[in-house]
Amino acid sequence: MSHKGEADRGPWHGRIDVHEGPRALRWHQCVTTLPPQAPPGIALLGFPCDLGVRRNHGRPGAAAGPAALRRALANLAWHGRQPLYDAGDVGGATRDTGETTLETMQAAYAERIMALLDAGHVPIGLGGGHEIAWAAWQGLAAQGARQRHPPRFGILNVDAHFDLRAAPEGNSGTPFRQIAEDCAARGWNFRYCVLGIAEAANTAALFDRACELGVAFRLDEEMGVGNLASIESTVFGFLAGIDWLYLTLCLDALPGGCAPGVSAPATIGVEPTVVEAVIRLTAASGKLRLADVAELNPSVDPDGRTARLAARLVWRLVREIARPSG
Ligand SMILES: N=CN[C@@H](CCC(=O)O)C(=O)O
Ligand SMILES: [Mn+2]
Ligand SMILES: [Mn+2]
Repeated sequence: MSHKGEADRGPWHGRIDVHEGPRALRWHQCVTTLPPQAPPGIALLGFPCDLGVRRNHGRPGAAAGPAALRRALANLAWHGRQPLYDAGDVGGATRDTGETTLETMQAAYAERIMALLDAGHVPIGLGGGHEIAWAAWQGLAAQGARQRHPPRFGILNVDAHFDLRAAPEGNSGTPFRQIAEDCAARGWNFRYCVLGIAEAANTAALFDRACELGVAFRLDEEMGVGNLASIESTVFGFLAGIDWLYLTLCLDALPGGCAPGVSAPATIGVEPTVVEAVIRLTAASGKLRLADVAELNPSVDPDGRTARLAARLVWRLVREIARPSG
């Protein structure tokens, strides 16, 4: 990683293929700390927070997700052409009291996302619990509202859960209900599509709420490799009705055997190849403005396989955004 000395590269270190020539690059050799006035690129932004997971009675530990993700990304092969920045992690301590709450973390993240979008970057959020989505939306919506004609927003969530819970306070299970309410308050349509819903992990009340809100979804059992053509048409249909896409990948959508390091591992789940296919489609649309990976919990990921899978999905995202056609 440039802009830093050998001793201060944090997680960004790995193998250097000194005998392979100039194209033998890995992420740790290409990522730079985000400088001021940087040309547009992809900006990684960490959300080291599990306060929403805790409030949702889940298994804590996702606050360590961004660090584990960076470590897993560092040694991956670099094929991109555009700049790749590390915009650091957000901290949520308030200036007056020094207190950090879920809401202060979300506000800090939203502010950074808005600034990154404003500078022309494509931010990729490294979670953190899925409370990252309410934070991301606030940044995206603020930026969209500043446009001459506010775009039609769409949220594509790859997740075993709707995360439309009703609760007096926000948590990791409420972000898309919060976004729906925000859209209603702004007079915007709520366009939300979820891929990978586990019927056994969402109550009938949540299916009712999804139905009332006009949410499009596919069950986990409709997300097999054999369903790819029909998955493509769901994604294309959704993309056709929007201008700006927010893609959020909840790692508990993936099979529990591949992604045990989350608060609520999936029993069946969506195969990684299918998630990659969804990423390809969304990146190729040219509508992707913002993405993130949520729920990585290193404390229940002893062999690091969930972090490696999460890194692979971030790698795929960056690889596809980098393609000239994308
Ligand atoms: N972001 C995760 N949301 C899920 C968690 C489920 C669980 O912990 O069992 C939800 O609230 O439904
Ligand atoms: Mn989930
Ligand atoms: Mn989720």
